[in-house]
Amino acid sequence: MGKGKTDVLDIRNLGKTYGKHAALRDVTLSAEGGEVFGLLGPNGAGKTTLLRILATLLQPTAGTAAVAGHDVTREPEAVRRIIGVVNGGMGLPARLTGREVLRSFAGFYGLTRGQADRRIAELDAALDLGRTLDTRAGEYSTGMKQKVVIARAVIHDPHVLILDEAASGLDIFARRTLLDFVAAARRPGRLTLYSTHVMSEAEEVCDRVAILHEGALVTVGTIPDILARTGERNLERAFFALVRGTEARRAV
Ligand SMILES: Nc1ncnc2c1ncn2[C@@H]1O[C@H](COP(=O)(O)OP(=O)(O)OP(=O)(O)O)[C@@H](O)[C@H]1O
Repeated sequence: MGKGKTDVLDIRNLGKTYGKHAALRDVTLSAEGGEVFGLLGPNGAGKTTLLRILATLLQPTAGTAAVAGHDVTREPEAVRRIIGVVNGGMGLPARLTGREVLRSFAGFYGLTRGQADRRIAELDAALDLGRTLDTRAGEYSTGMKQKVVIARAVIHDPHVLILDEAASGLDIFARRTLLDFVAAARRPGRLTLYSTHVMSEAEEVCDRVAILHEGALVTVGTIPDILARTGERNLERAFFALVRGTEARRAV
């Protein structure tokens, strides 16, 4: 990071324990804008715990995390204004249309009606919202719900978009829309955090990835770096090589 520049994401020695169980151990990483940053790991690796801390939904038990210079514990309101979160919850008010949902969220973030409608038009083009806009959410398919949930998360053009296993449960069309949207959303000053346990998704969309295993950071790097370091031909094989390495070191 250059002098005078604030990382969009700055995580230092972050830890979270539930009772005696350490869900996150001493995680340090940073990211500047302009990238899609993947969080990879099997179920239970700590991805959701990390993302919930960044979303100010959970307090860390050690270390610090800051989003665009705002500490998640000390300035949660400031953080909430500049993040967008998609975390598997697809609850939408059944009686409202997509347009009504998006207008109400836009209002919540202080956009005027004109600004909201311009943003909805942009998101319609990016996410192919189409019919969802004038259909009540109670009549949506899963794919339609997911589009509106994503549009709602980015209505205020957040600095950091947090996608926690956002593709899980989607059919191939909805998944394709999501991955294309994530790739197209890459812009200076904007960061997308993309958590998944599906390595092929990360290979397609992420510029850098962090691999988590049992709450600890195993490695961070671009995918070509990680493949070169492990000598493996794909990320899934590299993941197993790295995780086996940490387990072998723990055994000695
Ligand atoms: N509220 C809680 N109380 C106790 N343990 C928890 C709680 N939430 C998570 N854990 C534990 O912390 C660890 C990390 O969970 P986390 O949900 O962050 O993992 P994950 O990588 O997101 O996996 P998944 O894809 O299954 O959500 C797991 O061992 C989990 O059982």
